[in-house]
Amino acid sequence: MLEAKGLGKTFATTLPKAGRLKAVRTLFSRDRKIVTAVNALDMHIEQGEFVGFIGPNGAGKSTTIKMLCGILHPSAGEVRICGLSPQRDRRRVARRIGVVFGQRSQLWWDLPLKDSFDILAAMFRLEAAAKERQLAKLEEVLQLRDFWDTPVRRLSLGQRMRGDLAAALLHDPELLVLDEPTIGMDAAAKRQIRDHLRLLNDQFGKTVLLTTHDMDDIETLCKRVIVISRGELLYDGGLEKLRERIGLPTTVRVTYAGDTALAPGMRIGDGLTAASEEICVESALGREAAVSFNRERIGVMEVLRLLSAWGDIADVHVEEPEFEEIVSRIY
Ligand SMILES: Nc1ncnc2c1ncn2[C@@H]1O[C@H](COP(=O)(O)OP(=O)(O)OP(=O)(O)O)[C@@H](O)[C@H]1O
Repeated sequence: MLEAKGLGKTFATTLPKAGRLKAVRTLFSRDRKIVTAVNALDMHIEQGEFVGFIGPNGAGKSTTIKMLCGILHPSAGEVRICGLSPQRDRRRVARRIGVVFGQRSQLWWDLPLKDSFDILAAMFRLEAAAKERQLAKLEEVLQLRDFWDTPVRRLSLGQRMRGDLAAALLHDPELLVLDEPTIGMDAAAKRQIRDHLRLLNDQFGKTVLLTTHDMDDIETLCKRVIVISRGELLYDGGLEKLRERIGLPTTVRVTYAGDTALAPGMRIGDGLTAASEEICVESALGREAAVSFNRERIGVMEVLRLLSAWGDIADVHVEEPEFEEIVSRIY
């Protein structure tokens, strides 16, 4: 579906001049600085996947997305969307890909929402019947009916994003590329957008590449995540593996049938493996105890086996490290 090989993008920027008339002097300056926004990036996304694309500010995410859509030309490497080059075959690729930039709407600000779709349908030369069919579907899936006639400028952020998603999907593309679709929204609006995105992937088979700074978006939607920093690939794989790789501790909380003899600071194990001695008792009071350990070195079942030597376990709760914290460690 999407293939990028050795993708790179450099920008030449003019170095600002100091002193009198600096704006004019900068304008005519020949002193250039080369900024490498993306460097030797490989990406392969299969049909039907929902992939998170994350990285710190200035990592090169938007630049990559613009190259994937054909808005920018790569300085190195190449992109293929459904086997086509977005740079050489921009029109045909535009039919296969829907793009949403959360910070910039593609809807017409002063027109009722429904009028934007008339303009977009004309731009994509959609037949009237195909347009009506697709609009009926989108109206239902994204629940647009309540604000169909409202001018875009009067929509809430969540409603506007649903309108923007519909605009990106009007020509029924297979691939949906989203750059910060939940930016600025409150918790309820974010939840609703996530539900819509999940539905589009699960039930309508859309392949989704999602860029966001909201790690809850990633955790609730993506099985796979691609992490870049300073334009280069840092990680590409499952969320579970990412957790293991960073090695932040997992916590298991147990409630025993009776009071526990465990005490904070104790290390528990049966001496059979070196890893078993790494289980540390974080807290223990009455019937409750919490232990932490590195999931990469020891499994939850093994930890429970060792804990059961300290009494009958009535209840268990496993807490994975916060994804937000994991990500901050790899950036
Ligand atoms: N048109 C441009 N001219 C010069 N430099 C640019 C241009 N566009 C991007 N850059 C630089 O390229 C780098 C990557 O920027 P990009 O916007 O792709 O990052 P990003 O990961 O999307 O960041 P953010 O999360 O803040 O949106 C930055 O150093 C940025 O300043």
